[in-house]
Amino acid sequence: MGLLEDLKKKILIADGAMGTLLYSHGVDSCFEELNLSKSEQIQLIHEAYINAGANVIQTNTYGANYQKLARYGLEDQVKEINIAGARIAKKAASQAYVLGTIGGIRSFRKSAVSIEEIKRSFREQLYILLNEEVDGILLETYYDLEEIRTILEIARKETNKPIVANVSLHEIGILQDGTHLTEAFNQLEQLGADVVGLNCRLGPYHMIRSLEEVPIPNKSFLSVYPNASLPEYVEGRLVYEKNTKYFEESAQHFREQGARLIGGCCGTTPLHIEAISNALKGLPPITNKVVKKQEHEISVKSADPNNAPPIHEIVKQKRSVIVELDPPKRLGISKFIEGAKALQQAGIDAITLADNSLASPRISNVAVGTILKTQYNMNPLIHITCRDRNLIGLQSHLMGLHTLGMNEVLAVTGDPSKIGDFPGATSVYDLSSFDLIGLIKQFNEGISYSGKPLGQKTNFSIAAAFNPNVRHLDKAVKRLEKKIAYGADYFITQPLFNEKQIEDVYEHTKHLSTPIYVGIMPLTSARNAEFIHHEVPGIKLSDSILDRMSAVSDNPIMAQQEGISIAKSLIDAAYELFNGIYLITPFLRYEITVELTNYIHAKQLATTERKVY
Ligand SMILES: Cc1cc2nc3c(=O)[nH]c(=O)nc-3n(C[C@H](O)[C@H](O)[C@H](O)COP(=O)(O)OP(=O)(O)OC[C@H]3O[C@@H](n4cnc5c(N)ncnc54)[C@H](O)[C@@H]3O)c2cc1C
Ligand code: MET
Ligand SMILES: [Zn+2]
Repeated sequence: MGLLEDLKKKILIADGAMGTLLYSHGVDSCFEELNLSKSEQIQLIHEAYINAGANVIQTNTYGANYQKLARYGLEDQVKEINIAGARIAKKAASQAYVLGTIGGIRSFRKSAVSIEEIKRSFREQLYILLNEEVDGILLETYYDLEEIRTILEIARKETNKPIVANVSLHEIGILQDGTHLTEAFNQLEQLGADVVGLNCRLGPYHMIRSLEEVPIPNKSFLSVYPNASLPEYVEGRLVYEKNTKYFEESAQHFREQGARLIGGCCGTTPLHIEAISNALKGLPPITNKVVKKQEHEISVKSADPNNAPPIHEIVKQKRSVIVELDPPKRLGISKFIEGAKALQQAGIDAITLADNSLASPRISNVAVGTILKTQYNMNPLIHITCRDRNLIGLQSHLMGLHTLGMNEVLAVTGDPSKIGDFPGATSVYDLSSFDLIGLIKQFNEGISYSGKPLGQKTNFSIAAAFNPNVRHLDKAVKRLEKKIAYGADYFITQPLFNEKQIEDVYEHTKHLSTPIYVGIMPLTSARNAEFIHHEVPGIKLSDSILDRMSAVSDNPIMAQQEGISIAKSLIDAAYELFNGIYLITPFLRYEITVELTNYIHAKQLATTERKVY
C-alpha cells in the first residue's frame, strides 16, 4: 500500500510542529542540526506524533538547505543533516509514511534570494532525501507562488514518489501575490503535485474559511496543516494556544471541506494531533461540497478623480517646474509656509516634500502637506522612503495619502540612516524602491500587497528617483527601465552640476518615453560647493563651477548670486532637452528657487514651445 492509495480511501493524519515544539523545550539554535547532535530527542518527537495517531510524519529537515543552514555557518553540512533527518524519521516510523520535508526560502521578501540560488539549494536537498528513500516529498511554507512552482517542476521531473505541495496564505483564500487559492491549487496540480494544501501562518479558523472558497481538487488530494493559533509574546517568547478541544472541532470542518491529509504546523503538539485523530476516527473522506463565493470578488470602484491632472501628464504636455521645499527640522512652520506660498505664486506645478532627507527627522511631510493642500490649495508631492516604514506602515501611509487626496508621490529607497542625525537608527527596507513602486501601482488597481481588495482604486501618479551621479550611467538607466516595468510614471533626478552631464543623461535616456525632471540645486557658498563635491556620494562639480564659487568665497551675497547664476546656466542646458525641471531649495532659502522659477517661466515666454521630454 502506498500513501496515495491510502489517501484514495481514507483521511490520513499527519504530524504537528517540530520547530516550535523544540523551541518550547528551550532549543534556540538550529533545529535541523539536532539530527546530528541530539538525534534521540528528534526521534522521541516523531514517536510522540505517531503515538498520538499520525499516519504520516515528516523529517526534521524543514530548513536543512544551503541558504538557511548558512545562517548558522552549517552550509557545508547539508548532506549529513538531511541524511540523519531521513534516517531518524524512518527509524521512528514503524507503519507511518515518512515525507522528506523541504521548506520555502522566500518569505514575503521576493528579492532576498534569487530563483537560481533557490533552485540550486532545492536540488541539493531533494537528491539527498530521495536517495534516503523517503516515502514522498513535502514542500511546505511557500508564500511565494513562483518559488513553489519552480521547485515543484524540478521535483516532479526527478521522482514519481508522492509530492505534497503546501502553500502559506497571506489572507483568507489569497496568496501573497494576489492569486486566489483555487487558482494556486490548479497550477500546482497541473505541475504534478499529488497533494495540494495549506500550512502555517494561519490557524484553523482562517484555513477553514479559505478552503470554503476552494472546490475539492479533481486530480490531487487536499492537505491542511494549520498553526495552533495566532502566537502571543509571553516573557519574550512566542507562545501558541493549547486548544486541543478546538482542534477536535476544527478537524471536523477540515473534513467537511474535503481535506484528506490533516496535521499541524507551528504551535501544534502531539496533543493537537491526538485531538484531530480522535475526531476523525473511522470517518470517510468527503467527496462533494458546496463552494462559497470568493470573498475578494468585491467590485472595486475608482476614488473620485482629483481635479488637477497628474504630474506625469502635465510634464508630457508642457514645460513644468516642481520645487523641493523640505519640511523644517525644528518645530514651527511659518517660514516654510511663507516659502510655499511664494513658490505657489511663482506658478510651480507641485511642491515636493522630502521624507526625512539625509536620514534626519523633519516635520512629517504628510502633516505639512495636508496644511498646504487644505489651507492653501497647493499640490504637494510626497516623497516616501522604504527606510522608515515597514510594510505595515507603508500600506497604512499610502491609504492615508489617498484618503487625504494626495496623489503625487515619489517612491525612493531613502538615504541610509548612517548619514543622518541618528546613525544607529534601524533602517527598515522591507521593500526596495522597485517593490514600493510596484506596491503603489497595485494600489492603483485597488489591491493591497497581500492581494486583498482595498475597496477603492487609488490615483497615485508615481515618480521614481534617477541618480545619474554614478560611474556607469548605463547601469543607472537599466534601473530606470526596471522602475518603468514596476510602474514608475516619471523620474526625478538627483541634482546635476555639469552641462555635459545633462547632455549625457539625455543621450542615454532619449529612448525612454517616460518623462524626466532634471534636478537643479543652487549652490549657496564656496564651502557648500566643496562639501557637495567632496562628500556627497557620486556628485562631482565641474572645475569651472568650483572655481567660480571659490572666487566669491569671501562674500556670502555674491556667493549666493554666483550659485544662482550657475543654476541658470544648468537650467539653460536642461531646458534644451527636457520638459521638466526640479529645483531643490537649499536651507529653506525659497527666494532662490522663486527666482529660478521666474527665470524658467521667462524663458518659456521668450522661446517657442517645444515638446521634448
Ligand atoms: C529626487 C530624489 C528625491 C529624494 N528624496 C529623498 C527623501 O525624501 N528622503 C531620503 O531619505 N532620500 C531621498 N532621496 C535619496 C535616495 O533615497 C537615495 O539617493 C538612494 O540611495 C537612492 O534611492 P533610489 O530610490 O534611487 O534607489 P535605487 O535606485 O533603488 O537604488 C538603491 C540602491 O542601489 C544603488 N544604486 C543606484 N543606482 C545604481 C547604479 N547605477 N549602480 C549601482 N548601484 C546603484 C543606490 O546607491 C542605492 O543604494 C531622494 C533622491 C532623489 C533622486
Ligand atoms: N513543519 C515544520 C516545523 O514544524 C515547518 C513549520 S513552518 C515554519 O518545524
Ligand atoms: Zn509553521
